[in-house]
Amino acid sequence: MSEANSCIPPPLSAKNKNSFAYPTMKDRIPVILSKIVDYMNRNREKIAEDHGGEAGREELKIMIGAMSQLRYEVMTNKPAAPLQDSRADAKIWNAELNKEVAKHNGNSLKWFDSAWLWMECYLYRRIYEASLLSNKLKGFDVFLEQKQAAFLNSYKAISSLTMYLLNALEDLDITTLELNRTQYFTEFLQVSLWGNKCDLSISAGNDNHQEHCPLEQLTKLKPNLLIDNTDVVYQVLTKALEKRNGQPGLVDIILDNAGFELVTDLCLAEFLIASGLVAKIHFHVKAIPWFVSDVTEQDFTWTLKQMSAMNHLAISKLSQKWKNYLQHGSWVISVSDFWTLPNDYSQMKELYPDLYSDLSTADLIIFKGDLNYRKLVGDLQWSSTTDFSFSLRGFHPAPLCVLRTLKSDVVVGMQPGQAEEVETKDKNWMTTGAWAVISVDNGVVSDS
Ligand SMILES: O=P(O)(O)OC[C@@]1(O)O[C@H](CO)[C@@H](O)[C@@H]1O
Ligand SMILES: [Mn+2]
Repeated sequence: MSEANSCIPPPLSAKNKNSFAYPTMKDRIPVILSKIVDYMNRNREKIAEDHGGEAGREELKIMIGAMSQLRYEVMTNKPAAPLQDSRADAKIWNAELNKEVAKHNGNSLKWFDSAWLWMECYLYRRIYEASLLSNKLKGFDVFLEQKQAAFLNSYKAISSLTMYLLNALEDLDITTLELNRTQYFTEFLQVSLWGNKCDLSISAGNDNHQEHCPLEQLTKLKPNLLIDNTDVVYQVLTKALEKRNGQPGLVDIILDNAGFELVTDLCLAEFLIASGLVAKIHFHVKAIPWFVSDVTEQDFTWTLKQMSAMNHLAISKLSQKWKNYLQHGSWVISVSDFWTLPNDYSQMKELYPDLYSDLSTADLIIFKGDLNYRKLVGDLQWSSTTDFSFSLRGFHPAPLCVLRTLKSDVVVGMQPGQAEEVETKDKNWMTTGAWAVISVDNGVVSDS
């Protein structure tokens, strides 16, 4: 069967009270908005001092009012209003809003009635609108404090992970044993996967830093890895290497959260370079503050700056190495507004063809986290046994994999009966980040 529209299910929505979309709209998002108001109230003197004094204080009051208004709109299911700020993406957002309204016979988009993905992305763009409509507070990141605290509170885990990485690099230098390289690849890929448990939006902003080094936990976490295509991911890289007679290529990493998860991604990236599997890494960050803990370029550079100032051999040595990579171009930070639009990835080729063709030059694209997973599969109500490649609905820029801990009620690629079995073990298996998948698409789409 081709990818005909007839077998494309409807999107997840809060109109279905059994979906995680419902408690997200009803409880989690109001809490996230209240936390922003609390943060701004608690720090109003410091924020005003750093942003224009009295004028900043007045604007802060307006921003706090805007957050309270937004919270009221969500809780009372008001229609989504066009964006009022003049950032370039506002035009695309408002055009997309009109398209969605037209698709629904002129009915407004509403928080508890419309597609969860669209409304949740719209929420974070509305939060940023409040700062864009300011003057002294223009571009203010209301999540900065939470992201930085999450990093600083993960020091112990970052310390043990970076020391382990340095030992692995020495080991790699000495041994050319392919077995070692495969073993380390598996470890660093899965450390990056489980780093995704640390996201502040799932915890509605409560600090959920990484307490222990995940390396020790990998064996314990293995049973919770529901789909493990690690071997296929490794083969994609080694086949690309062979095709180029041993010349390493490019990997794109679509990042997710700042804090500990970013450090696990940088450690994976370091291993990919040091192992000779890859020569260049493009890191895709968010252009605006997003889903509480997603990485912006400011977060990325702040993290390296913090690491290089730490009195810790492994942390400072690696961060210096990574700053050099950025200086000499083997690591590149990429920013595109596409990642902070409401569109799922099947629409990238049409909406952002340049980004799609850039991604097509990669040997492998690594997508991190739950929101990226939802945008890959369209946040649609797929059966859990739907083929992963089929669920991409034509999005095949290059071989890709997704490292995702489950935090929303959509999953594909599982075996018949597997979802039912997990359900008996943990009724919240789809929404707590305790279970995970590593899924890969190398462009071969089977009927589903
Ligand atoms: O992409 P991430 O950081 O892994 O998770 C994003 C997230 O926290 O936000 C949505 C629920 O509000 C879900 O997609 C998921 O829980
Ligand atoms: Mn995130």
